[in-house]
Amino acid sequence: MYPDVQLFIDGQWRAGQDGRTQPVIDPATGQQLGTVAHASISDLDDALAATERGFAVWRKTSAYDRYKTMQKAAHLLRERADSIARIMTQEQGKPVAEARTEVLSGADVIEWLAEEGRRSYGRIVPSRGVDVEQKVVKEPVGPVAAFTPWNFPINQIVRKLSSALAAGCSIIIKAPEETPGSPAELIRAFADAGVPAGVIGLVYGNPAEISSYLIAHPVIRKVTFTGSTPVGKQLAALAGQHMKRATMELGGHAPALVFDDADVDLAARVLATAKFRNAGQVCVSPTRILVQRGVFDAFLEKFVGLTKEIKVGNGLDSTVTMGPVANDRRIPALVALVDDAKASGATLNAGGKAIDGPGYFFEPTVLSGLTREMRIMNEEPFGPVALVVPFDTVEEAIAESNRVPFGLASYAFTTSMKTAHALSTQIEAGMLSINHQGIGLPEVPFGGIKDSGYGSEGGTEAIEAYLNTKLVTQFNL
Ligand SMILES: NC(=O)C1=CN([C@@H]2O[C@H](COP(=O)(O)OP(=O)(O)OC[C@H]3O[C@@H](n4cnc5c(N)ncnc54)[C@H](OP(=O)(O)O)[C@@H]3O)[C@@H](O)[C@H]2O)C=CC1
Ligand SMILES: O=C(O)CCCCC(=O)O
Repeated sequence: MYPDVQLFIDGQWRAGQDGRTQPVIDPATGQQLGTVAHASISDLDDALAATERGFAVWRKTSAYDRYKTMQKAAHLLRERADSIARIMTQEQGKPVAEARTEVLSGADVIEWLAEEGRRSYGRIVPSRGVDVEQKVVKEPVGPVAAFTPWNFPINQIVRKLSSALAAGCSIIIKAPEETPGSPAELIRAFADAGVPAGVIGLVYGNPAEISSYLIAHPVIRKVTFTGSTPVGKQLAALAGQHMKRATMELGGHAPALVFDDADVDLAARVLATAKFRNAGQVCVSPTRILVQRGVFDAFLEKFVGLTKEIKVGNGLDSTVTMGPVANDRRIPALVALVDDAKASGATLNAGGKAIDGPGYFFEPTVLSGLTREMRIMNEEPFGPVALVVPFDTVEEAIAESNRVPFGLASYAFTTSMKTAHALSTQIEAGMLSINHQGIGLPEVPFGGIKDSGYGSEGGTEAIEAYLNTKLVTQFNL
């Protein structure tokens, strides 16, 4: 059963005041699952008033008590993982095992950040006079407005929500209308764990209307967004106009470099898993797979073989390893990128087209024979398409990696310490993972540079984004 999803404002689940709803579609069937409520401006005004009251309560709750409540939420999420995973698979399409992993990883994120909240240390700065005390204290930035997308319905929220709560902030989340059910279950776990009314608000509706209203509103002190680079630039500009702090986690076009000295089997296995997870709708998905000429043929054969083993179907079927793409927009977007590459001379090594409906399925696809001018070599495909490109030298691979305006994730496979060192100092990306997929754990930073945004949603950096730094200097009379 899929729930009809409501707004959560001031500790209450409720319909939108003007009664508007939107259908929620199962991408595996194209059929309606249920509905999601839309917030009107008067709902947003209620949420803003509630978040202001919630902030007043939560900032005065001790870091230890915040930690205990968050621990309880993590526990509830784990207990409910199976049922929440089914909701996520129905609305988003990913295989139920992936959905379950996302829910359980969400619990890990909550715990990590809850603990970090207890370590939001200030410091004492040695003074120039013995009677002067200088202390640096960390304070919650205030009510947060968060905007999250449909590809990881829980993961994208839980990083923002847990950082905000651990720091002592309240938060209003504008969650994705296309995948609203699992975010609502995440918020239910926090509500059931005892987070006070107003501390968390959950709204859905018209994204542009909600973001322009919330970001400009004086109650909101911090903006955080995950989504495409064009929308991120608009929201960052709005945040700047109103002098709000902002974290932007935007698109990517990750290079993955496989050198002649690499373990080619390992590289093919790790990259095929990372590429086709969540049908490639992952901002850190390896997209431009750059392979040194000496192992190019061996790598391509292995990678294409693994691609052809993928079983595509409804994610509720436990034998399926790749579900549909999450919405009908992705199909024409992918067809256009693949057709453009083929028309310009690219070779299709696997897949290459949409699978006849019902549902929004696209074949796991591998392209080679690519040139830099092709659209797909420059635009984030956000789908199950891998690009395999040869190179000769380390310098050439680094130059190609850094060519695009994105700078989110990057990957490399090499046994040379010299090459690994060159990459670690010269790759323009927020994250570099060498000889494995090590990106996305709660305890390590997660974020990009260049057009991929700014700020970090993991590690000790995550909570910093929700804290103000205050100096208190006192002359003791
Ligand atoms: N970094 C990431 O994880 C993600 C990147 N993307 C990128 O975006 C591309 C297109 O995605 P698509 O959803 O079709 O299109 P959009 O670029 O319109 O939307 C991307 C996300 O931004 C949200 N959004 C759009 N406009 C606004 C706004 N004015 N204010 C607040 N939020 C807004 C959407 O919200 P809503 O869901 O409510 O419509 C959605 O979650 C993908 O191909 C991919 O490149 C997309 C999703 C996640
Ligand atoms: O924003 C994204 O698309 C990437 C989220 C990564 C989640 C994960 O690695 O589990």
